[in-house]
Amino acid sequence: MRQSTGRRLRTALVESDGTPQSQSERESYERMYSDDLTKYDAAEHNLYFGRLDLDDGETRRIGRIGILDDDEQDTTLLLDWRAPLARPFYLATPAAPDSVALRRHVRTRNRRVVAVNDERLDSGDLDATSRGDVVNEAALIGALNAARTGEMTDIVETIQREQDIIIRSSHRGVTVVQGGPGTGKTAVALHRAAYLLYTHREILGRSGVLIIGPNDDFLRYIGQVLPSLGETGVLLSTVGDLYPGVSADRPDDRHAAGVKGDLAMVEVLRTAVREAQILPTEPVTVRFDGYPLVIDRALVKRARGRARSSRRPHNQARPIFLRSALDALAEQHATRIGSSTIDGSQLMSAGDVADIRDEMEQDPTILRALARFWPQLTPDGLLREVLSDPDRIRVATPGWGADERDALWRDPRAGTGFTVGDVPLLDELAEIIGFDAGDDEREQQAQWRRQLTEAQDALDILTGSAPQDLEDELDPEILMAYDLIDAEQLASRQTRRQTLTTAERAHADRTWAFGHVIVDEAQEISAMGWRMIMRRIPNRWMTIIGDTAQTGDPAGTSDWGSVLEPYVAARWRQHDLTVNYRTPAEIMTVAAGVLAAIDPTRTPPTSIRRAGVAPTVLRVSSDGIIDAAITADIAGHDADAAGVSAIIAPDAIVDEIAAAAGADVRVLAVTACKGLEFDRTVVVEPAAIIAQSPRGLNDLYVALTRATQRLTLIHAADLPDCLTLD
Ligand SMILES: Nc1ncnc2c1ncn2[C@@H]1O[C@H](COP(=O)(O)OP(=O)(O)OP(=O)(O)O)[C@@H](O)[C@H]1O
Repeated sequence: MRQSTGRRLRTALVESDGTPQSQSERESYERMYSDDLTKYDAAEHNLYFGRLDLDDGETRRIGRIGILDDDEQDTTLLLDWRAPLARPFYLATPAAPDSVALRRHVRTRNRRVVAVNDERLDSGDLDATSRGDVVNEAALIGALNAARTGEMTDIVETIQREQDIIIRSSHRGVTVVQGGPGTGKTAVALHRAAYLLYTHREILGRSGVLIIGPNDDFLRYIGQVLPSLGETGVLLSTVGDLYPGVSADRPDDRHAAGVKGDLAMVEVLRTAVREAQILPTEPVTVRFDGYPLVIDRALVKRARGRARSSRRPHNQARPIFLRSALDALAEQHATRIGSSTIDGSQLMSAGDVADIRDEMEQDPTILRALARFWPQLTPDGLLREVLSDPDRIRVATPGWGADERDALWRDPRAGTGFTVGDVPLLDELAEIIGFDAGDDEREQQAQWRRQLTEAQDALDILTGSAPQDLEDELDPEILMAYDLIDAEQLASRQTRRQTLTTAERAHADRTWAFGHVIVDEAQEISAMGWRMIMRRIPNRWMTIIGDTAQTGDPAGTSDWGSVLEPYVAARWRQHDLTVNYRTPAEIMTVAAGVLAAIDPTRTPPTSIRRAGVAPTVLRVSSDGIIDAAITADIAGHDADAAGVSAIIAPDAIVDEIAAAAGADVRVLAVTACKGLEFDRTVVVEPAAIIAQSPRGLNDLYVALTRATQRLTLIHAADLPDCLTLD
């Protein structure tokens, strides 16, 4: 398959007669074959992992991708794991074998089979060691015990029943997946993306799938999973990256995050825009055609009233404002120059007045004078201006306390960048201002010019850096590129390529409507964040994944219904995941005490395995806490060299520990470890983690549930009561 695809790719590359149509055909073939090659490369690892022997003698082989024989009948050699016929591999149990007599799990290294594990499902004998509901148990436990690498891996070989049901859910509305730490929510989210792309390739290939995660570290951690499943076209983004042209990774402090994430901000922003539509305090005089024209309060107020009553977004209502103001000014001028000196009657016709108005419309002085009262706005310009000016904040927040107003204020000396909490505000402002509409063409033009310059630069570098004496050895295709492609052609190729990559186009376009959106760690999304996300998915086909017991952000949620009902009323479904694949039972027992303190009605997820070691607790003096944390981390590493470890510490000392520990040790605040996992963790000063935030208990719960093997607790202050340790 690789060879023939490679051949087709080469043919496609040389076959072009230069017409735009054949160029664009060539582009799409090029992308298709390159994607296929990427997929085959990805599938090389554990290509074939499962086999089902059915009661009637049929055998099915299951792998990462589907493969057909090149015989007449296109016989299926390997079934894609997402194909319906592969499903019993994930669902059949001895109690409900579903016509499966034998399930075989195959492990390979490169192309060599290294292990085979058979499960007989037709014996009617429920194996005493099997939990009845666990599928592929040996392989599963092997995967769970394996040392972590710092990157998440796929779970296609061992997806469990409750996970499979969500991955393949055909529900077209909002699916909520709620589950405790380590229940595989993230894994399920990614496999669902792969499944949906396989099943609805046609629609989702065009409209795209968006996955939203909490921060860049997390996106890097999960970044390899979809490519390893042969899917490369999914857009992964944080909320801070979702507004084109802005890349915010600086979090707000907790108080500011709570204030900025609250729905009350909608009204604040609306008011801020209205406040930009100002009235003159003194009449303004400009000269036109040698005569003075007076722009007074009444004139501006009337024009503003017309524009506002159109109910259009600010920038789109601007022509209405200008038209009304210019009409009034033209009347004013006509009255002054066209009145009869005898009886004061108007000598000018309506047509004459219209001509005057048209002339005024071209007059930069008049336009500039009027623009002050209804300026053309940009979301980032306005947000920056308002948030750095205490007076404008005050005007936009009637009835607010000083504390909340202060939370909005940003010190202009602290730089001009935006915080994560600003991004949904920018998006909201873009709506109120009507920023994108009508600007497309201008933006495309600018984009084209940028590309042309870049392409020319690239070509200069390419030609400039090719050493003459090596030229003979250069690939003929590169030589052809030298000859054929001038800057303009190269630029137009890039434009077409852009029209081909859905993810790239979608990322650059605020008004893009995705086909499916998956939100991970969704409990952290603020009400303002949800408004922004919902704009990206008008069809509301979404998978929302999270755990309301882990919510750390003050603007996050503790209840899915209140988040979703404004958008989809009761039309959403919830699935619960109950088995913890990450945290061993010994650690989960400790975490369960914290969960009970968060909410006594919640049931902790059941750990599927034990680690064989209890968590270690170490009390030290308060000035020894940093050294103790680092020593514990190093000791863990020495005892068990494989895998990755992390120190999780309260905000106040996280930098100090990181500085003392050096670059090799990973030291994280709780907000940064969300969604991640390590073989060993050292959690520092639990009491301080609880005290530093209104959702401190949730934060501690998150910190305690990151380890797959060992947990060490280091403390100087008394341990909180909810930590029950033997
Ligand atoms: N069926 C499975 N087979 C193998 N490994 C699995 C399976 N399900 C989950 N895991 C593993 O368990 C670990 C936890 O999964 P994941 O990170 O998806 O959990 P989560 O529910 O998102 O956790 P958190 O809420 O803490 O972010 C991962 O290493 C994942 O690969």
